[in-house]
Amino acid sequence: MAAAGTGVSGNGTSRLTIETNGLSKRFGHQLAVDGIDLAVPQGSVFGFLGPNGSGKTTTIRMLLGLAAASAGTVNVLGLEMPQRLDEVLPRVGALVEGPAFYPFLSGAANLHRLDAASRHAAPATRKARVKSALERVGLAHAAGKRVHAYSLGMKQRLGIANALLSPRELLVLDEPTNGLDPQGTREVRSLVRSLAADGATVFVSSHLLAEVEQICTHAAIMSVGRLVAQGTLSELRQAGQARIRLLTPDAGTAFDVLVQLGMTPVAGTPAPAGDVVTAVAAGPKEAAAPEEIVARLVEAGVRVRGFSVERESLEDRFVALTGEGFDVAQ
Ligand SMILES: Nc1ncnc2c1ncn2[C@@H]1O[C@H](COP(=O)(O)OP(=O)(O)OP(=O)(O)O)[C@@H](O)[C@H]1O
Repeated sequence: MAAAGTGVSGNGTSRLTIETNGLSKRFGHQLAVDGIDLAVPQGSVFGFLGPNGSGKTTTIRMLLGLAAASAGTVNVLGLEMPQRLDEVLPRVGALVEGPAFYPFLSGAANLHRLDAASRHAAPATRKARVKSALERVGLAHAAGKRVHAYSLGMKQRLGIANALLSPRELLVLDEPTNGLDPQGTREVRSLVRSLAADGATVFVSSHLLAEVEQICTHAAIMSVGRLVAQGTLSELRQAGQARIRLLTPDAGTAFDVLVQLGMTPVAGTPAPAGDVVTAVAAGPKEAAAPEEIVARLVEAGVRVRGFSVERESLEDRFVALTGEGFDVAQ
């Protein structure tokens, strides 16, 4: 995992669809976004994860040129924002705070109106583009139905269809499953996954860890305006602390060996075959390989009757990073 500010490790040469440097937003005395360096690789489904109020929407608004940054730079599709807004926006589809639909117009009629309001959209191809966007989000059957008869999940999919009216290289979706029932949530999640399969980079914010784990390849974690971690999901998982658990009748010697290996042992709860000693390393890079730990213990005469390594779960890691519990609802 890359710490905030160091880009995406292991993938440093890949092209970045979104890149920010020192991006900040101040509201009065409050620093809502505090110098974040986002690195969103091309083709990723990038989860922008953080508790409510951590600065996700404010960041997204700056990425799209909807709000001015107080400091820092934003590059989207390799172009500086907001200076290159006119070139960038036609290549980006966004669902932020949901578009306003007319309830007594059909889904198709609403998309026609929204497309007509965009000066980048070609009128000649509008009908075909509306049809294909509705098909893409699974609403072809409801195209002629008035929006007031749509479920929340259908309205959200219509919002995504609006973002898909033209071919897009980047889709930015702000909490697309917020407020949806389980069925609507499932529909929108599977839609998001399939959008990436079409080749777009998808940047999706969420306060739900389980959601990000289900649909994303990469994630960044926000906590009170700061970016506290980012990387691929497996990098984020691996960056968690490893805890070893040792069962031995020679707890005292084991304790000394573990300290020599740079670990922090917690001594012995008595167990039938000896004592259980647990220990953590300061970080993943500092941890010796399990086989090395066992070899050193045996060398020192420690009788190893049980040994296991447990990694922190992604949830433990997020709680450790943000100091808050994540809503793990499905
Ligand atoms: N226009 C504004 N004026 C003043 N403060 C604002 C404004 N917009 C956002 N904030 C504050 O900035 C902080 C970050 O808000 P933001 O909406 O970006 O968070 P978020 O992570 O998207 O949370 P949520 O999921 O609840 O929308 C919050 O404390 C919020 O109250």
